[in-house]
Amino acid sequence: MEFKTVFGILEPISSEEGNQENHNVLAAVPITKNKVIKLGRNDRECDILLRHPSVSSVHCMVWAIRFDDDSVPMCYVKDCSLNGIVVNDRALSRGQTYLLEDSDIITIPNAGSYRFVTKIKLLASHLVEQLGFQSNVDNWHITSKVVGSGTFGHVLVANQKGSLVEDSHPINYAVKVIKMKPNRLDKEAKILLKLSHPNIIKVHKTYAGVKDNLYIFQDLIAGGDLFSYLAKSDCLSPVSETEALVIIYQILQALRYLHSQGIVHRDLKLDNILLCTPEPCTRIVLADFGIAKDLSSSRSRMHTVVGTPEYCAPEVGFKANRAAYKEFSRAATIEQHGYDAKCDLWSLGVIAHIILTGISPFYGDGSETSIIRNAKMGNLNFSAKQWSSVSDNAKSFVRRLLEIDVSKRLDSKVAFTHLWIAKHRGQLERIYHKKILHCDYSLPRVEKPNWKRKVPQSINVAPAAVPRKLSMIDM
Ligand SMILES: Nc1ncnc2c1ncn2[C@@H]1O[C@H](COP(=O)(O)OP(=O)(O)OP(=O)(O)O)[C@@H](O)[C@H]1O
Repeated sequence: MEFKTVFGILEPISSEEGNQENHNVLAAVPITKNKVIKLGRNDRECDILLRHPSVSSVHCMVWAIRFDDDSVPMCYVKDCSLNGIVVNDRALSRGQTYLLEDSDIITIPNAGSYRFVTKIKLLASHLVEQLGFQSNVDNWHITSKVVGSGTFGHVLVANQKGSLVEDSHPINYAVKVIKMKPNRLDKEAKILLKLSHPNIIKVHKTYAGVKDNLYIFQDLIAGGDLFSYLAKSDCLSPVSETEALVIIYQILQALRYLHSQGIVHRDLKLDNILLCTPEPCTRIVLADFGIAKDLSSSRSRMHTVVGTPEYCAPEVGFKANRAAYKEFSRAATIEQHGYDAKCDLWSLGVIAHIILTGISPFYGDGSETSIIRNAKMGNLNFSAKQWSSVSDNAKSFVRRLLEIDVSKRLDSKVAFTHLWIAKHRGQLERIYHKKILHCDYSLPRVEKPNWKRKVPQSINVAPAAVPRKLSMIDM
């Protein structure tokens, strides 16, 4: 049996205010990896049942995200209700995701209160100073909470000072701090500030601080990355074909937009795809534009070898033997014909292969040499048992992306016309607009809950109140 680390606990509070008759979980509920705890009226979906008529089918959710074993888990609560939730006597705005602190009290009006108790605490409270970052940049405050780290920098939780609307909670942001070469205008920040799309990370502000650090303030995406979402013990677990479709459809939306703007991401991989909540049918956001290329003014081809070998198209020119590069840092220029935006579609093919089967198509023995050699041959093994329950349309989609001949590979527009996507286009559009964007994007930031107005006439847990079951899509 897999040992589950408990990151935090939800403890029911017995008080006059938390009316015990209306909630049936009196024991503390542990918060563990890959488990979203749902509170609400729907007994099929919720872990904590709350029976009061003012409570929504799923009223709120609580989960924990841990970037890696060395980092402190982040626990979040998200309001999914009509009538709202209160954290420490302050209402969350509708749809808001809030980063929980030890001893925070979550109250579902008329139905009960829970104390959040953290189990793994922040050890170094001076982490920001230790890392050499400023804790205050202009009107932003940077906390010691690390949401992720990469080759170029750390990503921490930040808040905007003075943005507090009376009685509401501050919005949490993320800040990526990168070491910059002096006098270099950072391309990542410049590209991101140009972009505006629901499936691309939104940047609010960038600052060049002291010690050549660049600070990129952006939305905090609270559901973790796709790699952590799929990682179960020591392997990656596939998702259902329906869930894969919803993920791929959103990445395609982002790629079509990016490529229409002349931007090529060049480092698409599971780690750079973020989820708003760690559950199916959530909004997907592309992040890490650290090696993206803006071709909008030149429309030329690219010649620099960049990316991550496991996801990298063969024409980009990774070589197993590093001595073959004139100079190798993270990017090297070699003699070749160059490549274009279709390199992102190859990476999408690798991602689709992994999320449908749990296996990486060209992984071989895991060494960089074997990955590069296998990708250059482009052999796919659809007879592997992991493909047995996947539809032929899905296999064909993956094959058309992992196509060595670039002229035969789907581009980000034509990919929408492939039968796997086209057959489900109507349902995908409905899920995308009605569920994903409507619930999660462009919501009014602050709305005071009006309990009486929205209390339903009767307690009705009718199927209509249950979110659309994804399995209804016929493959
Ligand atoms: N806006 C965000 N909200 C939440 N988590 C984030 C955000 N941006 C990045 N992360 C987390 O931080 C990790 C590292 O961020 P990012 O990929 O941007 O850094 P990097 O140094 O460019 O990494 P790489 O080594 O992949 O190039 C991501 O994998 C993700 O888990």
